[in-house]
Amino acid sequence: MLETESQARDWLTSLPEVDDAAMARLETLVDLLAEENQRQNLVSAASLEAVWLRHIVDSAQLLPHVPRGTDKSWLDLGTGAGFPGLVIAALRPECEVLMVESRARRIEWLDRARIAMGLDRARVLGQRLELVETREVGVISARAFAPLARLLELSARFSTGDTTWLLPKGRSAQQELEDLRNWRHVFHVEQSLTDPQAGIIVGTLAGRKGKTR
Ligand SMILES: C[S@@+](CC[C@H](N)C(=O)[O-])C[C@H]1O[C@@H](n2cnc3c(N)ncnc32)[C@H](O)[C@@H]1O
Repeated sequence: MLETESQARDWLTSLPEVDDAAMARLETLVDLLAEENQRQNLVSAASLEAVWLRHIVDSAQLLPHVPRGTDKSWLDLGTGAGFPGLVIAALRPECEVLMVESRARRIEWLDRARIAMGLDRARVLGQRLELVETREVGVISARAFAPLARLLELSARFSTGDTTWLLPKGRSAQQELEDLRNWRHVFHVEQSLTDPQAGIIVGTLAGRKGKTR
């Protein structure tokens, strides 16, 4: 389990995709976030004190769960302050990372941060998820977006049987998965590296029960 800011940074630099340029993009994000958080309430002040652990690594820890080659297009739902979308884009700048966010000030923030970080292939879809045009993507992620059943209702249309789902769910991960009744899936819960009580739902979705895809 990672507990300190220095452990978080050491873990990050051990990832194969983290070179000096990637660290520089993340440093830019951390600096801009601290500044913007004085203008709008993006993250809690307490979490900003441990930003590498609570937000950067909490997002980056999704990457080792993505099968190679499936991350060409990545849809992050309700990116808000930038997590995990901006961190993923910083670490995989060659991927098309689409960040869905509906609140105007957050859309403006995400786009400004994206440009400052030099993320040419990342895009902010500034609208409600319900209005985003359907397309199939390789990875779907969502942190603190919606309860699992609702999340699948809203976003299954972007998934194929090969799409990897990565859903950090905090302490409710196992329970939300056990309560999921209406979907055929191959989901399991991975232990979070940043919180001993938190889990990440990982896997693929086969479809709604009673329907063929
Ligand atoms: C609790 S915040 C989490 C933000 C970020 N994922 C994180 O973990 O820091 C949820 C975000 O989802 C956005 N959101 C909620 N419902 C949405 C919808 N239907 N379409 C697009 N964005 C939505 C909100 O505006 C908010 O920024």
